[in-house]
Amino acid sequence: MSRKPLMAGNWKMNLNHVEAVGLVQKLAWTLEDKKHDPARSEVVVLPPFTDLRTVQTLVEGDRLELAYGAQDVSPHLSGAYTGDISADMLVKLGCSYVAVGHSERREYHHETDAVVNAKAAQALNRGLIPIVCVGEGLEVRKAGEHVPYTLAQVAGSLAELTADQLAKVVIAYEPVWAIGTGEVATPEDAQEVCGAIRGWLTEHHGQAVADQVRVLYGGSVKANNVASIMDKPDVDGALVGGASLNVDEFSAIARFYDLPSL
Ligand SMILES: O=C(CO)COP(=O)(O)O
Repeated sequence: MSRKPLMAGNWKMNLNHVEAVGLVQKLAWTLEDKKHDPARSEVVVLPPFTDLRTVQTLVEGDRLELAYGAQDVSPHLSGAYTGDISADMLVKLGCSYVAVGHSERREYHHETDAVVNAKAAQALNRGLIPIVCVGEGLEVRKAGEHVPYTLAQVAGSLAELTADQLAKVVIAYEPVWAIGTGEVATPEDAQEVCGAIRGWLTEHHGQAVADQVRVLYGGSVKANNVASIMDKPDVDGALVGGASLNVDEFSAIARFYDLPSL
């Protein structure tokens, strides 16, 4: 069993184009300068769609050790879907990842598990790795229902995938009450749900699949709290919002799995 940890920055709808270019360049430069070891962990950024072509030019042109992706994808292959962006379009832009089912899309765009499932399937069918986001709101957490609630989201969002596809998926556990609030889940909270997700995968899809799926934690991850959460056995990385917009914060998070410099 060897899962390569993944540190992903979800920029959401932030930064203008010039700032986006600057952030990618500074991030890549900092990782190189600090000798980030890509064999130990993968670093990914998820900029807005409108930045992707330029990010591609920078990453390919300068051979940067940085993977990137989009924050959403159409559940459809192509055709009359005004405003949608297809998986093929993202592949052409050099994307390797795409977030699907982020709680902000579930809430503001009424995305159901079935829609998230269709998006994940579309991504996988065209060669993208979906980062499937799940997680409970505050009411569910207060009622102590966070594990069954999140597992039901996992089941619904991955329902139509084959075992081969499932093994490639990344799942991000992002409790809604911890997103953008500064209220980070405790390492034990993160492990409880990430461990339950892996248990669910083992039960329904077997050990081999469960051992390969990377389960991330997201919600107010910062440079000063990343260590205690990543320390947990079923947490394989982080999905970072606010802190991914700051090069010092995010490069410190992204370098967590590197060996301490001598
Ligand atoms: O939603 C998130 C990442 O997708 C988390 O956002 P914050 O890190 O800003 O809490």
